[in-house]
Parts: sequence; structure tokens; C-alpha cells
Amino acid sequence: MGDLESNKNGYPSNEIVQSFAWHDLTVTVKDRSTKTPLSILTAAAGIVSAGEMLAIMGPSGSGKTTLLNALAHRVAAAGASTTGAILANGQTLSLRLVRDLSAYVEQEDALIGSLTVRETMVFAAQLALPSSVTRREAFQRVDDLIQSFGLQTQSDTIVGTPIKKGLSGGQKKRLSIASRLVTSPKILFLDEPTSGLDSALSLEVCSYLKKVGRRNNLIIIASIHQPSSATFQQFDKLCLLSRGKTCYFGPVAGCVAYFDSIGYPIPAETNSAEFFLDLINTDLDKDGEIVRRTAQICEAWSQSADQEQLDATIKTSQSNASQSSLSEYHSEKPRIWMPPVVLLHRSWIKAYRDVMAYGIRVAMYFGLALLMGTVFLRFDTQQAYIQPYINAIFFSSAFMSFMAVAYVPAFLEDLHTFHQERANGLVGPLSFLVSNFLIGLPFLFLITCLFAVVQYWMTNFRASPSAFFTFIAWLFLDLLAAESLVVLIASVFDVFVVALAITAFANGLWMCVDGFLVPMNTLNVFWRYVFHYIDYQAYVFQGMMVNEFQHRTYDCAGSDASYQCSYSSDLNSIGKIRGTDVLAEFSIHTGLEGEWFGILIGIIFGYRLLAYLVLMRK
Ligand SMILES: Nc1ncnc2c1ncn2[C@@H]1O[C@H](COP(=O)(O)OP(=O)(O)OP(=O)(O)O)[C@@H](O)[C@H]1O
Repeated sequence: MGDLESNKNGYPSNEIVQSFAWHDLTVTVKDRSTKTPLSILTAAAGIVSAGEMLAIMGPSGSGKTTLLNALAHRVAAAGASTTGAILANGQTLSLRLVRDLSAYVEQEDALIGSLTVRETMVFAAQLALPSSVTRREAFQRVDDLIQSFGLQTQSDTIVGTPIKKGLSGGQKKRLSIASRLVTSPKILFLDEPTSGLDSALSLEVCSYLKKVGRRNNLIIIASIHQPSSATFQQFDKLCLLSRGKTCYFGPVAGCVAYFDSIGYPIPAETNSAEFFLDLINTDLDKDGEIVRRTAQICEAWSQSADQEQLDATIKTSQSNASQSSLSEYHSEKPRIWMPPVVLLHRSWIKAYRDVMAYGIRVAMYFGLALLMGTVFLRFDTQQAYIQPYINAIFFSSAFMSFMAVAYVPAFLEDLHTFHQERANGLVGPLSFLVSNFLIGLPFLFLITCLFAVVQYWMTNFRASPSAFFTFIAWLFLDLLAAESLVVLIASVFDVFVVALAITAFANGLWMCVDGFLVPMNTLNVFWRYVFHYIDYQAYVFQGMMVNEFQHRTYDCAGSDASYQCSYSSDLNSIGKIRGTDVLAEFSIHTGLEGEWFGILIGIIFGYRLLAYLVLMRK
């Protein structure tokens, strides 16, 4: 049963959920220090009707996010267990129903900087909307939301990247909210939608939210921190928490009278939100006075007629539940192939627009090719160049893969967007990783070609088309493996500095054991058997070495009378060194290239598979 009832602007209004309620909602965690059960939200209860906007307010650490997450059926806190009931139209909501009926706007925006406002909205629609919504309807919905959130003049403005300014903070937040509304959720959760905004922008965001909520009959629940008077007045209801306990739940319009009735009249000309927060902010406590006062306020609430009335309203909604059944409601899902296609398209736009993510990396690899080409310049087949050739091969493979660390920030940005889209049920790890892999292919191939064209010929590696293309193939697989390693490490450690440090360390390790610094037959058994054989750089190094040395001979120093050959070879007597004898010094065998190609591809897919398992588990 979908809701096809659209208002005249093309946005479906909520005709399904008349009320959203919860009671006895308790969240318990294992206390970090004492390791005993600790209740961080205690017996919370509340009800919000369609078209209403609830503010969850309280000092820092009071449990706002915990309550919001518990209501949205998200992990309320690390290792938390949640008890109590969550109801819509008086019926208990399953996880699937909550997911189908609601959307969640995270505190941090996960917008893609290089997309315009309209593109962001269109991609959000394509990712989420089922095939029953026509293209025309989807575009109409997008245009309506852009207009409703006052973004029509910024429609073609990009969100903003570190080097190109785009939207203001308030506009970004409005876009984040609008993009979550594209699926027409009936219940919208927002975690601190005004955080980081000044009071004027906070008011702007909340008044747009209120307007859209009213017009479309939505249930809006937002945690909020220290709103200005004007922002506070945008909300219909207030849930005031302190240390996980309720201090007040009810209409914003009634809270001043309520606090007056329990002995806390608000002085004239005072911001009521600020007054309530100061009243219960135990962080400011010096002599235990505020803790005592807060306990008394919570106690007063639990004994109050308002609380009794709230319980009665929730009970009534439960007893009327059978009148409207939600159980057959299910939101239709988009076609299965849509998410990877949309992600690919989106990444493609990002790739050619976002100079930071890609342009700088292209410039860096080009600069590196020029650097290497001019340092390792015009070698010939004198034996004096054998070692520099080997160095050039090592440097091409190892340093290029080392520089994959430059991909960490771009991947983390994508990962951040993925986490939010996944939490909203839009994208799964497989779609994300497949599109990430596919979009990387042309880009890495471009870098490989750019680098090889410059460096291969400047250095004077073996001049034959097949040798050149074989070099390209090794380098391409090298970069693909290096990027796959970044994907794996950053999926496990999604903190920038940590991912960067671990990727750099891992590539340093692979460099040490790839058979260049210490030839394989000399490498000690630990490093050889534990790391060398799983080192993707080792296969690239060996492959490139064979490509260069297998079919070449080198001239020894000296003249006919006495040659001085630095590598022993059966050709020493005629003043030459066979390239394969150089390979033998490094314990590199020929004829195994196919096997190495296979192993490299296996390592690349192994990294991707591990990344998939990590993302699945998270
Ligand atoms: N394992 C735990 N052990 C002890 N306290 C915990 C644990 N997990 C969460 N808490 C506490 O639970 C409280 C609720 O956190 P929550 O994030 O919901 O608060 P908040 O009101 O949203 O805070 P803020 O405004 O700072 O975001 C915090 O004081 C937090 O320290």
C-alpha cells in the first residue's frame, strides 16, 4: 500500500501515520568505568501527531541522541540494549516498518561537494524511488522540494569543495533535509539540525522544516541544542531531558505554565529554552544544588497530571489501534540495478569535477613521471645501467603504489556518504564497492598510461610495443591493488589520519619484502613466508623485471683483452651479460608471468572481498 495521495505540488503528503508514540523506553549500557549496567535513558514516553514538530532538548550528555536513535530503531549507543514500546497509530512498530516509514538526517551533512543542488536531489530520488514513480513525478517531487526549502536560486550551484565555495551552512543543511524527504517519509528524525549554524540560520532551517512538515502532515522529531527563542517557538512540542530522565514532555506553548506550576517561574524577557537548560544543567553544578534541583524536577514530572494525561493519551491511541492497520504498508524498493548505476554516474561527475579528488592526483603522477624520467634518463645497455634500471623498476612499482595514500581522503568522503545512505536503507555495501571499483578503472588506467608514456621512453626501457604494453599492464594492476588496499584499510579504520598512517605503513612493508631491497633467496624465512608471497608489489616487481631483462643483453666494462663483468653469465667471455642472469641474482624465474598476473588479480579481489565483509559487519 503506497501513498499516492499527492498535494498539488507533487509531493505526497502523509495520510498514513496519524501519531507516533513511545512509552517506558529505557536504554541501558554497560558503564565504561564500573562495567555495571547503566541506564542512559529511563522510562521515556511521548506522543507526536501528524503535522507536529517535536524538539528533544537537554544539556550535553542528557540522552537526546540516545532517545532519537532509539525512536528511529538505530543503535542507541555502543553496546546498548533498548526496552519499551514504539508505536505508530497505536500499533507496535517493527524495525522494517520504522525503516519504511521514516528517514533520518544525521548531524553531519554527507553531501558530495562537486554536485549541484539539483543533481544531489535527482540522485537521491533515483537511488530511493521505486519504478512505480515515473521520471516526471520524480522530477516534479525534486523541484517541489527544492522550492519548498528555498533553494531554487541555488539549483545549479555546487554544494562546495575545499577549493570552490558553494552553499552556505544553512543551505547545506536544508539540502540535506530535502534530499532525505525525497522518498516521502512520514516520520523525519533529525539529529541536531542546527548544530554549527548561527541563530539566524538555525531559525531559517527550522522555519522551512516546519512549513514543509505542516504542509505535508509529517511527524518531525529533532534533537536540538540551545535554540534561540525564535527557533524554539517553531516547535510544537518539547521533550526536556536531563541525565536520561524526562523533565517535561508536552506542548511548547504549555511549558512556561508547567514550570511555573512546579515552582520555577520564568523571569520576564528570558529565552525560555535557555532558562530550562540552565535549570537542569548539572555540568554547571558546584555544590550539588543543580543535581538536587534536577532530581526534584524529574520527580515532579513523574508525579504530574500532565504526565498522567500523556500516559492516558498513549493508552487511548493503543486501544484505538485496530481502526487503521499499518501492517500491510510497505515502501516499494527501487530496481535492484539502480543503486550501482546511480553511484557510478554520481562518481563519474565527481571524478571530472572534483579537482581535489582526482585532478591533483593526475598532476601528482604526471609530475612523478617527469621526475623519474629525468632522473633515470636515457639509460643504455652498458652494465653500469643494470642497477639503475632495477632501481627505476622498483621505484615505478613501489613508489607509485605508495602514492595511493592520496586516495584516502576521497574514499573516506565517499564512505561517509555511503554510511548515511546505507543507514537510510538506500545503498548496500555491494553496490557501493562495485561502483567504486568500476569508476576507479578508467581513472587508474589514465594515470598508468600518462605515467608510462612519459617515463618508459625517457628512461629507455626495452623498446618494443609488447614490452611497453606489458609494462602498462603491470603498472595498472599495481595501482589497482594499491587502491584496493586503501579501500580495505579505510573501510576498517575510517578516520583520516589512522587510515593514512596504516596505508603508508602497509605499503612501506610491502616495499621492504618485495624482493628488491633483499633478494628473495636472501630474505629471512619469517618475512618471506609470512609476507613476501602475499605482497602484491613483489609480483609487479618480478613481472616488470622479467619484462625488461628476459630479452636483453648488456655490455661488460673493459675491452677485448679483459672484460670486467659485474654479473656472472655464460656470455662473459664475449664481454656481455645475459639479462636472465641478472634475474637469477634476484631469484626471479621466467615463464611465471601468467601465474603472477593471476595472483595479483586474486589479491585485488581479496582486498575488495575483505572490504565488503568489513562493511557488511559494520
Ligand atoms: N558505555 C557508557 N558508559 C557510560 N556512559 C555512557 C556510555 N554510553 C553512553 N553514555 C552516556 O550517555 C549519555 C547520553 O549520550 P547522548 O549522546 O545521547 O547525549 P546527548 O544529549 O545527545 O549529548 P550531546 O548534546 O553532547 O550530543 C552521555 O552522557 C554519555 O556519556
